[in-house]
Formats: sequence, C-alpha cells, structure tokens
Amino acid sequence: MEKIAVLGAGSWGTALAMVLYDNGHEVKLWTHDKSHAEEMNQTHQNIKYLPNITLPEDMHVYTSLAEVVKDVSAIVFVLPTKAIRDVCRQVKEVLDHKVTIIHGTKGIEPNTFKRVSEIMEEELPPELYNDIVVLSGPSHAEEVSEKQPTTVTASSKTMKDAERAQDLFINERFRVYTSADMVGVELGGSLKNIIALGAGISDGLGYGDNAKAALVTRGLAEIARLGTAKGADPLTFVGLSGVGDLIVTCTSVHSRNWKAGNLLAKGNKLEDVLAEMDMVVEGIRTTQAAYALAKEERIEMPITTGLYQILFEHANPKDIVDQLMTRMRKHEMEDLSLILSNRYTQ
Ligand SMILES: NC(=O)C1=CN([C@@H]2O[C@H](COP(=O)(O)OP(=O)(O)OC[C@H]3O[C@@H](n4cnc5c(N)ncnc54)[C@H](OP(=O)(O)O)[C@@H]3O)[C@@H](O)[C@H]2O)C=CC1
Ligand SMILES: O=C(CO)COP(=O)(O)O
Repeated sequence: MEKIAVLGAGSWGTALAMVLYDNGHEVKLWTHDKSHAEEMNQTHQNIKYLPNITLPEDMHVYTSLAEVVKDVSAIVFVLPTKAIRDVCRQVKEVLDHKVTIIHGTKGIEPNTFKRVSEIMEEELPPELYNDIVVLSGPSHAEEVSEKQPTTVTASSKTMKDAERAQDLFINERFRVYTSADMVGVELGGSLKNIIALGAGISDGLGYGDNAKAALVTRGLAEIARLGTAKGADPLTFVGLSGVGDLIVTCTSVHSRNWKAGNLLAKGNKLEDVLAEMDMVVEGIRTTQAAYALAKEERIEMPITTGLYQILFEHANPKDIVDQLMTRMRKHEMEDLSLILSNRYTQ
C-alpha cells in the first residue's frame, strides 16, 4: 500500500483516485477550489463532475498542495492541459522528496506544441521525480467509476516506471498495458479529441454511420502522419491510445468533445457551447496546436484544418464536409517512406 496524491478532482481525477483506492492505496485528492473540496468532504460525493458514485469516507479532499504531496510516493496529475504548467510550478515549491509522476491529461500546448510530459520536464527539476508516466486509453470516467471493464496503456521513457504505474493501477476491472512509445501514446490520446469534435459535428448535421467511420479512419491516418513525423511508432496508433480511444470518444454519449461538436453543428456559438459544457473540452486547444504544428512541419491534416476553420474562422460545418469530400483524388494508403521522412505533402 502506498500514499498517493491525485491532483484534479474533476471527473477523470476522481475516477482514477477511486481505482487507486480500490487497489488498497491511501489516496489524497486535491482541488484548487475550496468550496468544491468542502462539499466533497461533507457529502462524499462529487456532485459537479461525477455524481453517479459515492466516495469513501476516508478519502480526504485537500486544497493545500503542501499537505497533499507530503510523504507521498507518487503524484498523479489529472488536470486540463492549460493548468499543467502552473500546477507543476506550485508543486515544485512544496515537494521535498523524489516521487513517481503519472499523468492522465490529453492535450498539446498551443504555441509551444509541447506534450504534457514535456511541459512537466520543463517545470519540474529532475531531482524531484524518477520518471514521468502517461496513462492513456479508451476510458470514460463515468464507466471507470462504475467499475466497468476498461483498458489503458502506461508509457514512460524507461519501462521500469511504466510498469510501476501498471502495478499501482491494474485490477480485474481496469487492465493496464505498457508501451515504450511515450510520444505515440501522448499524441494519440490528444489528437483523437479533434476527430471526436468532428464526429459530434457529423452526427449533429444528421450524417450517418458511413460518415463517422470515414472520420475515424481518415482521422487515424492524419494522426499517424503527424505522430510519426514527431517520432512516434506508427503501430502505437492502432493500439488503445490510438484507434481504441478514437472509437470510444467518437461514439460515446459521455464524450465532452463529441458533445461540443454536436452543439456546434446545431448552430451554437463556440463560447456558448463551452459555457454550457462546464467541463474541459481539450479538443479545442489541441486543434489550435495541431493545426499550427502541421503547418510548421508541412504535414497534411485536412480534417484538423477543417475543424480549425469551423472553430476559429466561423466556417460553415456543411461547407467543410463538402471541402473534405471534393479534395484532389488520391491513393488511400500513403507511402510510409514519405511519412517517415517527415515531409508528406500532397
Ligand atoms: N473525463 C474523462 O473521462 C477523461 C478525461 N481525460 C483527460 O483528463 C484531463 C482532465 O479531465 P477531466 O477530469 O475530465 O476534466 P473536468 O473538467 O471534469 O475537471 C477538471 C478539473 O481540473 C480543475 N482545474 C481547471 N483549471 C485548473 C487550474 N488552472 N488549476 C487547478 N485546477 C484546475 C477543475 O476545477 P474547477 O472545477 O475549478 O474548474 C476540475 O477540478 C483532460 O486532459 C482530459 O482530456 C482522460 C481520460 C478520460
Ligand atoms: O479521453 C476520453 C476517454 O478516453 C474522454 O474524452 P472526452 O474528454 O471527450 O470526454
């Protein structure tokens, strides 16, 4: 049994805290919101983010980072990408010993194009952690918290730490695989949110299963194109953190990215959609990041480009579908040597 801090009391942080608790660990949950912590400590429920479950009475919710990281052997960051840099800086001020860092965040930072583990490496001094592990895969919090069968992948630069995260989280309802391809696992988990926004738009426009299957498959092609250019193993994208997460996020009623896309297709403005969701929709900022990164790397990402035009240039979603369907004719399978040479353009 270990003492573990989980930073972030949103839906995924709470669900992962429950997995660790069920595995016999002492779990300390942290939120920056005092009233949310008080409510959770009094009611033993996370009414705002995960109302379907009751939390154990001995799982305390903290608002002091110094208290929550005291004596822990691992810290699990489960925050929106935009909060990672700032919370790492705060952790650096109060952490006085070496821990295992694990994160469950899916996003890329706009402007820097950094993956979450890269942001962490920038902000946390190496003497404070053994390694950074990403946990990613098809895993909606609502189902994990109800102990429905779920599979994810743990990946780090050194397999030893991925295996340590596997040990901490694995149980008969939450199966954890390991992968040595951290770039692929982080990029797959982040970029699939763009395609999930697209799937929500497609459904919102009244298009059917054919269109959704096309989005998932061609979405996977462009995710792999950018991912391999950034050093990922192309095979990772046919795994849990690639096609697995694409399937779940593009088809599940639980997906915030799908919901946001669906509301956009029905004519709602982006700011109204985000206000209505009241939960993080990572795909929006990731679209911004991936669009700019693809331009810089000269990688063709037509779906991401279309999404960018809908989100940030007020393009009509129906026109974007026409744009995608009438692109220049091409072969389905791309020349892998061109992908690997990092310079695929039409
Ligand atoms: N939900 C899911 O099923 C899954 C989510 N993920 C990923 O996990 C990450 C977190 O998502 P999720 O838990 O769903 O998000 P939620 O929107 O449910 O919760 C986000 C939490 O982060 C807090 N937060 C927001 N901004 C800050 C900040 N600047 N400093 C400190 N805390 C902050 C929020 O607090 P407040 O209430 O004050 O806003 C809230 O407690 C995302 O990257 C997501 O893609 C991955 C797998 C599954
Ligand atoms: O990543 C997720 C499931 O694996 C959650 O996706 P959403 O953020 O779209 O809900």
